[in-house]
Amino acid sequence: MFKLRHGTCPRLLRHWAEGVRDAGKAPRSSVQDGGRHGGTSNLSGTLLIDISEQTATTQGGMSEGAGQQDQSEPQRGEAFRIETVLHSGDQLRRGDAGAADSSAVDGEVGSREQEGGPLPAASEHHQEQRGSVVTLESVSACAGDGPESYGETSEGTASSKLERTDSAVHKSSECSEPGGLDQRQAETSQGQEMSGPSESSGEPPAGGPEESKERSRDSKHVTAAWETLVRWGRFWRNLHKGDVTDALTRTSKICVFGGGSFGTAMAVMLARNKASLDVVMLVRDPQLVASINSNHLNTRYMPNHPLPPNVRATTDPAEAIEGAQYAIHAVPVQQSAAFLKSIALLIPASLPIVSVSKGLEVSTLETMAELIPRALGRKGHPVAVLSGPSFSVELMDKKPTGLVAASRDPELARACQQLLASKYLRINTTRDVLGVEMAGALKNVLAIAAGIVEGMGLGNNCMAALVAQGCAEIRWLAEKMGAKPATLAGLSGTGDIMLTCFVSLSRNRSVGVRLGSGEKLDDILASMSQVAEGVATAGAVIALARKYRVSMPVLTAVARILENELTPKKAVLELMSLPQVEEV
Ligand SMILES: NC(=O)C1=CN([C@@H]2O[C@H](COP(=O)(O)OP(=O)(O)OC[C@H]3O[C@@H](n4cnc5c(N)ncnc54)[C@H](O)[C@@H]3O)[C@@H](O)[C@H]2O)C=CC1
Ligand SMILES: O=C(CO)COP(=O)(O)O
Repeated sequence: MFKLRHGTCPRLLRHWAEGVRDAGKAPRSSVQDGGRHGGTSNLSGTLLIDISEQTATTQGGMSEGAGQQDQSEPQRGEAFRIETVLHSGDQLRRGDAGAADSSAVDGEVGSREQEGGPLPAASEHHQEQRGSVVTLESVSACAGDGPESYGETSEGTASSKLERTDSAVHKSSECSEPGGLDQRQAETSQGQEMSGPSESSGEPPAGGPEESKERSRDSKHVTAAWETLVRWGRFWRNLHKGDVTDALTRTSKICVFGGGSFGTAMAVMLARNKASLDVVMLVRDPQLVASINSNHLNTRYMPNHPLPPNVRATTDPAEAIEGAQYAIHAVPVQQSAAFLKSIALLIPASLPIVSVSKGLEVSTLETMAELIPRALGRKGHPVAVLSGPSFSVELMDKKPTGLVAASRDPELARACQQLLASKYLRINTTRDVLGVEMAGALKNVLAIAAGIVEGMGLGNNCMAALVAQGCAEIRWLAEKMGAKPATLAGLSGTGDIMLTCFVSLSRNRSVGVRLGSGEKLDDILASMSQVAEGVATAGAVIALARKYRVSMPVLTAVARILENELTPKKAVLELMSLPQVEEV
């Protein structure tokens, strides 16, 4: 059964429909709507599509009411059913940012992931549409897993599920997960409304048989919700099995600009996904080239992690770029324009560049997605950015990580997913390039502030307040520039802010810690062998804040400390003396 309402995931619907059509498998559970909304099909006793609330979202260029079914007459038949779903999907798809794919690759030789692996990564559009309620029994059925796997077999059970879902839909206007995960919450609140809290209703005290019954019902819902998610993942992977459009399948060479820690990590992610992929790092130091090619070690930036044999290095840009189908750009932001200009003639207009660099160019206030085409002298050059909470060393150690690939071209964002995603690396996609880039750039400046608080020993309350304030400042500026709130709340925003502000592996945070302990910036930078992008970006942020007339007390304080115009102590005193204001 599908319960469609505002923002139901369009791709899921489309894939579901394609799955039914292609596999010739019909959903098994038979349920009937009470006819409340008219948009009900009792189809061969197998499927209900309730599109009662399927008013299309206004996001992504969709109009209210798009994809709504004729409410007058229930219609019958398999063809109608599929058409309805396809129609809905097509209408909704206009706002789709490109899809989730389960193209996770099993560590070796590009072998596709088997059952039981991670859930598919999502598109940003998909994430935004978490308001949807899609009960995925139909997906299970479509994927060949019957509802019996949920421990519920009868049609009667399916019907009762429908009723429960209905109540959830009408109770909860904001479901947050696919599969109706908020159903339990809605039911719980409904139960409370009906019977009230035990104290006033005279119900048995906590720990009694009623509570134990409730606990067991809760646990059943949790299990069902979890299994629904797992089936959703399997369903998705099945649909994409043998997908010949997979970017990884059709790619034989990728070059990586920059042989630092993150360039190396990206080269390794790609090389691990496909043993026959030629991954060529373009670096400046011949000794590093020799070490990578002979010993499979990046002795300078990643000395404890052997590189796969299909990672090689060169100092020759022509050798690196020739025949490459994608380029990963991992050169520090302030050096990027000069670097790209120096190799611009070698870069074909069709070579997509995926930037992982996080920062703003000080002289132009540009993000990387703006800088790259300008430096190449080619407006419209294909660009994507990859960002999110990701220390290179943890990727090398195969620690589970989530990133977001942003591009105006959804196919390119999807290609990033397909090339890099693995069992330990999930990659969402989005079209909100600006949001991802602004979040990635500004979090580095905030991380310096967090480090300062740490270095000064100001305590946890202060740290939390500072980071919360910093998040708000990032949001104020980025949204004013056009970023989407969902992006700022996602992996590249909140996710990376948490990682960089709270974890001592961060170089930006480390700069802050040392500033907070009284060291001079010049000494700190002189002792570092890697880039801390927030140091340069801080000035650019403040210039942008002025341009967009946004007040950013914390980030401005960081910029002033870095310019040696304010001591950390004075900055804290000034910030604490600012007027107490209403929270915005
Ligand atoms: N290390 C990490 O965990 C992450 C880093 N990033 C971002 O990736 C970018 C690169 O970071 P890392 O690799 O960690 O930095 P890094 O400092 O380890 O390495 C920088 C690399 O760029 C090269 N480089 C510097 N100036 C150059 C120039 N003028 N021309 C050509 N190459 C030049 C260096 O030789 C080095 O190979 C930064 O913007 C960083 O914010 C993003 C995510 C995570
Ligand atoms: O961007 C990063 C993690 O997501 C790396 O942060 P640092 O550059 O501060 O080390």
